[in-house]
Amino acid sequence: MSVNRMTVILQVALDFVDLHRAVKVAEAAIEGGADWLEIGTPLIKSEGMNAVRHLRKLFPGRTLIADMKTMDAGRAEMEIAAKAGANIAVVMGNAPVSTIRECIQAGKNYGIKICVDCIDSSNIGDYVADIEKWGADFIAVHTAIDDQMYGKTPFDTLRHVCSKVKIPVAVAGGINSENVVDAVNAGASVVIVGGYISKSKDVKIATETIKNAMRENRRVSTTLFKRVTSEGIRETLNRLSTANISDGSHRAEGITGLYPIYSDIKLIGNAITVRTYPGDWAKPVEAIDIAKEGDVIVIDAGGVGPAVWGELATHSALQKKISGVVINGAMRDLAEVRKLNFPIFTKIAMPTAGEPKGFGEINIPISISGIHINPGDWIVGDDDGLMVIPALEANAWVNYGMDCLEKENRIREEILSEKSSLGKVIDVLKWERQ
Ligand SMILES: O=C([C@H](O)CO)[C@H](O)[C@H](O)COP(=O)(O)O
Repeated sequence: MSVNRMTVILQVALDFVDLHRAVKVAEAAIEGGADWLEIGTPLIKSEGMNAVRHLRKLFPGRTLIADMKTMDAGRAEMEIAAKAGANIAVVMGNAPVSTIRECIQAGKNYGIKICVDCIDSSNIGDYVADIEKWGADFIAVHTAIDDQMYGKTPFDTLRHVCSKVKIPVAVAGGINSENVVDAVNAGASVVIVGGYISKSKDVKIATETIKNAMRENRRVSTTLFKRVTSEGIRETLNRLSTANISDGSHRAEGITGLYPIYSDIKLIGNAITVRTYPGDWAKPVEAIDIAKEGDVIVIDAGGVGPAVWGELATHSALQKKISGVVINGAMRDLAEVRKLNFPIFTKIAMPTAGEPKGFGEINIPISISGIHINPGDWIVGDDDGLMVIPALEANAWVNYGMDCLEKENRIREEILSEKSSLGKVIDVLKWERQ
């Protein structure tokens, strides 16, 4: 278990809630070159210390880390981890000083090493020198999964901490094959990788890829397992379904009662909102001239006819490279519009048009089926329906959606490769409320 700054250890975090899934990933990760195995906090909370005992039996000689995330009662928790078979146990850097010191002392008594995890490291500063002085074996610089969703990364703090202490520094938080070199170059001795390996379709290949990237000090590009800032939102939304977005945002509801005019539809863009009155198509048509390339015109016409949109408006929208239209009201010329392959969601189709009177407003907050839409909000539509993503929270919605997509990819792979079922893979009976 010795660590120096020349050899960088790859620690694979088994962040599962089911032991049988964690074991499969552990086996494949070891085949792919993982050095250490971490029994992740979700696994410990779900399966208890039996997870550590079980992995100890399966991997007798392997360094196992119990990610206890201890905040109090340090002595007792370190004893539990040691006796279950862990080689290293984790106490939080923002636990009371007394708890950290108790863990370090207990670690010495029970023969395990102690890692102090500075998960919210914004103000750790000189504190890490104290942690080192107290006798910790490792310090971990860690960007929480929830913070990753808002675009945070651990690398700046890692560089700072590595310059302050001599003990080995571990790093965790969104490490993938593209940015693992940043961790190595910033001075990490242990690289902790969770999602990139545990959610990948092929765990062995993912482990080999990241190991090679570390060894050869190069970036291997990946489209999954990385989080966007405002720049990559549209591109990432292209890969997400409305179901992923809803799942990622605590099962947020989308607009209901509006339907796509053809199947296999995909609509993405920022909302130009329009409020008009039944059949008054002046503001919808004016909105086309206001919209920019990639926008979505969202029209609230009160949910009734006559039509406020048709073929000629569609040709105009295509000229402006507008992404699509959402109509809480009626449209017409469906056959022609379908041929143009222009994404529209509408409540009603009817032959009768209204006329341009000019009532209503453009770019004001509107509400359709109880869902609020502000100008600039992201609108995403597919065959399942329409989701509205508040512009100011777009990063987090998209990143949590990606996390759901990645988890589903892994579950699908397990169902197919093991000829299994969803119920078996996720052990659904266990999750029925007791
Ligand atoms: O420790 C972890 C987290 O707090 C959940 O328990 C993760 O293992 C760690 O963040 C690594 O996971 P990724 O960020 O998915 O690589």
